[in-house]
Amino acid sequence: MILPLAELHIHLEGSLEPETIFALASKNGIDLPYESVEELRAHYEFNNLQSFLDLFYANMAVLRTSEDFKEITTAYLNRAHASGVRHVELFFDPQAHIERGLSLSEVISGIRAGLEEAEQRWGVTHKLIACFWRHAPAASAMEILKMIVTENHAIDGIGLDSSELGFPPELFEEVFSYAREHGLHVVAHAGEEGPADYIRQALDVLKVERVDHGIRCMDDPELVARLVKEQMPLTVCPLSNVRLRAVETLADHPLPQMLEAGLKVSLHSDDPAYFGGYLDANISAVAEQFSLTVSDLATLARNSFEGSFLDEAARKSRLAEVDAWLALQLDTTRRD
Ligand code: HPA
Ligand SMILES: [Zn+2]
Repeated sequence: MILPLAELHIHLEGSLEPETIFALASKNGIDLPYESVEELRAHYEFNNLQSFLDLFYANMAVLRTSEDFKEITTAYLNRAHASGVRHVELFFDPQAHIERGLSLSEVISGIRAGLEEAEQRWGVTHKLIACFWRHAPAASAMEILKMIVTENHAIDGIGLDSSELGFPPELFEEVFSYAREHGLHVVAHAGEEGPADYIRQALDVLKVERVDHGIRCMDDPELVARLVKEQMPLTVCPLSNVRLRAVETLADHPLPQMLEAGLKVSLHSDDPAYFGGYLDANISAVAEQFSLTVSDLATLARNSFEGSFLDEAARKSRLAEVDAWLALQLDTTRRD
């Protein structure tokens, strides 16, 4: 039995593998500035968040049709299912695709078709979260959000992503309040590269239900105490943090201290095609680096379902699957 998990921090466009970028470019008649997959892959060395985002936004320009979105959603879910994912809350960047002339309906219908097929095939449940760019004006996010609400697009929540430094969450107060008033879930990237104060703003101004990354909270003991008290879910992405140099090496990652402090941490893959692995790779890397026990892994898995937007009944049944996994591991260890 594989450890059952909820993947709560995955950007669909970040699952676009180099081979798929080439295949879609060829299908859609787009010239890439690289001769080969290897040449493209050679650019996957990042100094910080921005150096990654520049390549990430350029590569996603190969997505041109609703079918493209369905194809990459299906490819991601095939891979995710194999790594134990039982529930996914998928991010996508509507502004990137609308800017290229696609309609919201084309993008969302393609993604939804892939999500629904995976649910029928494997029972992998899902939510879909539209992430707004913090480097773009809040008015652009608001315009799209209003379109989502008035045209009744199948979106479960909104998030906030892209360049963090210099773009504090408070710029998006009105956008988030409109989303909450219209029954959408709200999450935001905060404290990946940005300071602990951005996490505080995400809580106090945006009133988020979950913080994406959040690792910089460790600079601020008072904030840690509050996050523990509120049991605020933090979606931590270890391989992303290493590749974007938010931490120097995996050994320097604050995960053990975060768990020790009682923070509600779960592990996620962020942009798996860029950062060296899917959810299973993230989990094995930290399990090995920090000698995590099966109980630690069960806690991380439980936190992933507890931090999700699944309803009570579904969450309970997933938590029972985690308990069954742990019982099996402990039983096997005892018999060895
Ligand atoms: O790690 C990230 N941070 C901000 N924006 C993003 N968009 C994709 N991945 C990321
Ligand atoms: Zn992210």
